[in-house]
Amino acid sequence: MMKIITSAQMQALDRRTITEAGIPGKTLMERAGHAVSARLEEVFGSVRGKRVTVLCGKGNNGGDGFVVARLLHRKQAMVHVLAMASVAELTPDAASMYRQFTRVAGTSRTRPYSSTEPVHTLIRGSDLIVDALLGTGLSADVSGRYADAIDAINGAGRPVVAVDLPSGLHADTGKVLGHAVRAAVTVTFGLPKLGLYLNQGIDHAGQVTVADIGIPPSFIDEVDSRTTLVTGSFVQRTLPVRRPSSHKGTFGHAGLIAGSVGKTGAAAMAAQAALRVGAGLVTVAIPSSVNDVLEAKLLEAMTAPMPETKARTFSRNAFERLSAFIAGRTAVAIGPGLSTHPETVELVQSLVKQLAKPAVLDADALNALAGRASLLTECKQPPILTPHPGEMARLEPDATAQSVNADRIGTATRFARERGVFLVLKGARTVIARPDGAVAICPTGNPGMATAGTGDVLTGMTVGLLAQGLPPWEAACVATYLHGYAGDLTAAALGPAGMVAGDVIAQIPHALKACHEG
Ligand SMILES: NC(=O)C1=CN([C@@H]2O[C@H](COP(=O)(O)OP(=O)(O)OC[C@H]3O[C@@H](n4cnc5c(N)ncnc54)[C@H](OP(=O)(O)O)[C@@H]3O)[C@@H](O)[C@H]2O)[C@@H](O)CC1
Ligand SMILES: Nc1ncnc2c1ncn2[C@@H]1O[C@H](COP(=O)(O)OP(=O)(O)O)[C@@H](O)[C@H]1O
Ligand SMILES: [K+]
Repeated sequence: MMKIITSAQMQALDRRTITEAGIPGKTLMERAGHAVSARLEEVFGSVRGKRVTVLCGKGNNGGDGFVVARLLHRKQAMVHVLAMASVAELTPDAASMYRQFTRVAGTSRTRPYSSTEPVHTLIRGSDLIVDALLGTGLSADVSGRYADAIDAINGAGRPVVAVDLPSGLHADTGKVLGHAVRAAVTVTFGLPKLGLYLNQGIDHAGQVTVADIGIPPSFIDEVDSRTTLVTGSFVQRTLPVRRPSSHKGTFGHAGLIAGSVGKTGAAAMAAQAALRVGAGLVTVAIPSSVNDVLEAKLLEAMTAPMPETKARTFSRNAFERLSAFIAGRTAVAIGPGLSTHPETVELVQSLVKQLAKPAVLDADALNALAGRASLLTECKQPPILTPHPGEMARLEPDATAQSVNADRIGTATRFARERGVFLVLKGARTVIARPDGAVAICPTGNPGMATAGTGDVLTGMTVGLLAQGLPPWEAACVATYLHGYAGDLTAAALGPAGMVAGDVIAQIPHALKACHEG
């Protein structure tokens, strides 16, 4: 896990690194520029012969841009710099980097930015654009020449690499301050900034990587932030180990209470996902008349037919048998495809009240708790809830999906604290909150996952990890990360539009393997 911080915290870290650790600002700037040029080549290949336009603002973000320009020039890119300010107006470090650039590339490679046709033609004719206009020093709405430059970058339709932050994006809120660059790739320095994962920041930042520029770890430890980013190395460290002597009992028995007529697919997908993430055994409790349909879909999972209503959903008469079912499992998930039949809702409420196993509550189990979230405080162990913003809004009085999305971290943290649960608020950049108020953001996943059934896959993966003995926080973070990773592999292979939830299940083993190998 990596702390996610505000611009004020980053500025303080930079200052401490320069004054207390004695690392000159220019050294940090040089490392920042190196990180950007290395990432640029990693994503777009060799720059040799490519036309690269670097737009440099008057602050230190622009200074990083001059470093990038010099490094890419050395690699034989055809670099042009468009400067927003004269050398006299630059910060001292940026001015020094400007001079170093002109020393190696000559002065003809730099020209002042202006809103003229030749300048716009240069931008449009670039193979790549580097946005070093504004970083964490952005202090007000962007207007005038900066706004114009941002519009010119966006209007060019060329791939953009943003230095530290897409210019114009509020580093803390992810809101666009008037105008903001839309980047394909962002390389952010030291620690990730909140705004890259919130609101419009998600669309503007593109693929984000965090570059180490040598901020001392002890300074980072002292930063007060309860918001973290789930990282691949956390997942690698946390994944259950499969010892040579292990057997299927070692990896737990996951139970699913899922399905109703018309919705056996949700139960089947959750079961498959639990198996694919490594659960030793999986059994699905299902209304009796749809049991055969489910059995036909599942080879490795077992099923347990249960008493049903006339509408072919779980009936209240299933209570005793489901209580015994839960008692016999290592962990359970309740919710996928249950329906909102009043009798099923009543049953779910009774089950939740006496829940004493590691558990995931999703979909119709959450709908059963709409307006009754106080029941959660009766659970004997804090469950994991996995709402999408619509389900979240039903759990909170007066909330709407829009109000939830407008403050995803705040909503998730408040609910997790008040109800004493682990909360996975799904959607682009899923937020995971803990009863003690700590929160994590998941960087994996893509819009191809906005397709029926991917939520059931996440539920299955989460219960599968709980069954393998991961504590709820670890299970929620690892499941979310792996789920998004499997989705990213699927999108890379199939494209986002045509992929379906079953394709994501098929990629879980590949995601697991990649994370195990680190
Ligand atoms: N040593 C370090 O600290 C390191 C910092 N690093 C890098 O520095 C970046 C932070 O640099 P920074 O603090 O100089 O701020 P930066 O983002 O370049 O912008 C400030 C300039 O923009 C201006 N400006 C502000 N708002 C504006 C607006 N709306 N519209 C127009 N102009 C506006 C503002 O002008 P002012 O309003 O003050 O007149 C000021 O001149 C950081 O993101 C990272 O990339 C790395 O090299 C690692 C080491
Ligand atoms: N734009 C996106 N970026 C990343 N992940 C997404 C995006 N859209 C949806 N997802 C993920 O896909 C899953 C959808 O779950 P959910 O809404 O419950 O769907 P369903 O009920 O159809 O299974 C969630 O894990 C969510 O985080
Ligand atoms: K920038």
